[in-house]
Amino acid sequence: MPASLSGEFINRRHQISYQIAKMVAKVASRVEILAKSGLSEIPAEYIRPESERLDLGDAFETAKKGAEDQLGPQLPVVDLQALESGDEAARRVCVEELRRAASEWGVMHITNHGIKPELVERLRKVGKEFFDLPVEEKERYANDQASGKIQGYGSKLANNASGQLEWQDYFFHLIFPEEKIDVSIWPKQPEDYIEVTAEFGKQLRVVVTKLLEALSEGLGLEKGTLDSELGGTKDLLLQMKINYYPVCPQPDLALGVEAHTDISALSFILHNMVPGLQVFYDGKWVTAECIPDALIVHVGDSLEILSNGRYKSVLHRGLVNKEKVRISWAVFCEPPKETILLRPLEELLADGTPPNFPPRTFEQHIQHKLFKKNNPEAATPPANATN
Ligand SMILES: O=C(O)CCC(=O)C(=O)O
Ligand SMILES: [Fe+2]
Repeated sequence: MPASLSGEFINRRHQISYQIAKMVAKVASRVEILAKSGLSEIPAEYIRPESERLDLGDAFETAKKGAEDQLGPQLPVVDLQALESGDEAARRVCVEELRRAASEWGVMHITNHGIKPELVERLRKVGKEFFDLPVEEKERYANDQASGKIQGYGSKLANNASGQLEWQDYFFHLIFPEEKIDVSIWPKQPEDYIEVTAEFGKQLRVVVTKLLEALSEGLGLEKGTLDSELGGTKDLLLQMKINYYPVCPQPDLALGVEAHTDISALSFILHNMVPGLQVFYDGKWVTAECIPDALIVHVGDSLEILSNGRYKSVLHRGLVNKEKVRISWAVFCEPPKETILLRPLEELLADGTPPNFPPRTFEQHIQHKLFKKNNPEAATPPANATN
């Protein structure tokens, strides 16, 4: 490398490491503390850039407007009862509904998923009771993202140079498979947190199998294909993030979660019946309805890649509001980081269809996405790559 170029390279490297150090050093304070301090104006880091603010607002107002606007599109609702009813014709209709929802929207509500409402209610209760603890108590479980300890209690650190933050604190931990979970870092209060959450993880894994079978069938694949391509019972991980969104004095300026697609294969969302989730459909943000006993399912990037884009990874975001704390339980189904190569499945290319995504491990996909976010102008995708 010529001296001038290598000098520039080193300089640039220094700039980048300086920025990273700045980001890492900036330990985000808990949003709950800010919210409870009674401030009437939110700090600058939480104010979204002008381009994102046009259609922000109080989640309750937005949900009310959506409900009045009967003509507006609503997320599909798919009843899973027929998958196990023994009625083959009804089962096929359900598979087709799932295929359509995953292809057109990349998101849906599912009902009759098989997890008893009592267990879902208990999960909501133990998560809320944990977040009801004083912040000092929750700090005992604080994660340390800088040293790679990602599980635990946290708030978003800025991962871009502008230092933008989200109006949210969270608790993140693995809930399945059982052999890989580490309950020593899970909340010890309330006492039944571990029992209830571990049971939910087990039961949700059954739902994941069911959905991946139907979605495999929807692509014309053997029913076990997607599950095994994602690691199967041993290696597919279920990671739970309890998102805690305090009330916000200026919901028209902030976001609980900024617009993103999930890196997972599927994500499940359950919430405390406070609106906030919006999905991008047909050029507009649509606020998800709160449907009792339903789970929301997102298609994430990993499934979009395996399906060569036939299933869509949905763009979504979270609004906040002035009235009520919102809590959501997001469970991400993720392949192992290094051992599986995510790429469009061969069976889907057999007719000469070109691959829309280059092969990448899950970790490489995460790094690529981060790089693209921080260098929008530098990320020239390879031929055929749309993601
Ligand atoms: O709170 C929600 O409804 C969505 C959360 C979310 O998108 C996420 O945690 O990735
Ligand atoms: Fe998400």
